[in-house]
Amino acid sequence: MREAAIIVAAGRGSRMGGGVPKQWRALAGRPVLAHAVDALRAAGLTRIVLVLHPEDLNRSDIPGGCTLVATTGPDRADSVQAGLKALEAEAPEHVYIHDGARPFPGAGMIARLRQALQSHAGAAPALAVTDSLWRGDGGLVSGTQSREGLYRAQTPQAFHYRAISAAHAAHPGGATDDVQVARDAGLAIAIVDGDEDNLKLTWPEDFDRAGRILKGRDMDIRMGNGFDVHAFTEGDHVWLCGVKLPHDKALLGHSDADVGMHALTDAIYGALAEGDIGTHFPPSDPQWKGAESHIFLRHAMERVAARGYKLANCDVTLMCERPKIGPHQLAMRQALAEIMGVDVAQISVKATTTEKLGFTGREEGIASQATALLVRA
Ligand SMILES: Nc1ccn([C@@H]2O[C@H](COP(=O)(O)OP(=O)(O)OP(=O)(O)O)[C@@H](O)[C@H]2O)c(=O)n1
Ligand SMILES: C[C@](O)(CO)[C@H](O)COP(=O)(O)O
Repeated sequence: MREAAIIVAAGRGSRMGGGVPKQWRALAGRPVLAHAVDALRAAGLTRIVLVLHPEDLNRSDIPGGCTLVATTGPDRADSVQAGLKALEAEAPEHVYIHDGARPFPGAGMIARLRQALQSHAGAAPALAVTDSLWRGDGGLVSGTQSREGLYRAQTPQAFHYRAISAAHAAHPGGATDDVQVARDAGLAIAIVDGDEDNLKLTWPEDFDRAGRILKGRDMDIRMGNGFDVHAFTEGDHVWLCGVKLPHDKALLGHSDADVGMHALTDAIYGALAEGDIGTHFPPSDPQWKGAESHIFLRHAMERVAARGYKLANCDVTLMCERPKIGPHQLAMRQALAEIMGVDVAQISVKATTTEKLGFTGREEGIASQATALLVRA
């Protein structure tokens, strides 16, 4: 499925005040916008367009790996349109439009949006209003309003790309969000459950709340380890951590026998307490014979997002005398990062010999162990 995200972050934060626009202010040492980018990536949205104010284009803390678009349009809708236009050539199937001022869009919520887009032109997260609603005038309650059927809208709001592009192009302006634009074009938009933590930083006190949310998350971590062994057989190459290395032997296995990727995948399943590769892809099932191991790793990462977590970091150790791993370490980290949709800095691959001892020392096979740390997304 081809999907992309647009994060609008060109606002000036007049209600927040304080000089620096809120999306650039630090939360736990990193700009608010960096948290938003990370959260979308953790949910599998790796193609991201950032819409920025031209004054911010030279900042050193712009999150990497995103397409940058500048706009001076005064309204949020101008920024959204600039982002949609930047995706015109590739025309993704689905687009997720998110506020840069919302640092915590949860992976579970994005999974719900993805599901809803299978049967709707658009879907958006929202929370039912639970407080009583009043109208006020001059400090006095001047009336009441039924809360029946009322929702607080959040982002990302997700749409079929062509439908929302056409809706924005035809819209006269004045909409506060993209659901309004879509509805004005006659599109039916599904409501999915939003998330209380997915707050929009609007007023100064919102930063205190965001800080409290982050503090609570620090404790929600899960750790897993994985171990795997594959024996050598006749052949001319091995697959290790997603990289094909020429060798005078091959590794024997039901799949492509990528022992490093298997240990890592099991570490992730372990962190979730969801069994191991065999639980999800039984070796007795012929459809997995010769399967490429990235299928398993991608599935494990999908489970991470579906459970509302993201990868903090992982560490893989390969145990073999040969092939020599050192020259390929970076390529392996890059290959794993690409498959997992995370930054290469979150992945470590290292190797050791066993001093010619044991089955790895006798070059009968390769062993690998891995550790993975997950944190609440
Ligand atoms: N011309 C604009 C206005 C808003 N936004 C973005 O839209 C999101 C939601 O808007 P809001 O919270 O209103 O942000 P600001 O416009 O920055 O705030 P204020 O209205 O207080 O000035 C923010 O990520 C903001 O950066 C944008 O990209 N372009
Ligand atoms: C898009 C939005 O965040 C949905 O709740 C909201 O409408 C943005 O409003 P703002 O006036 O730009 O703060």
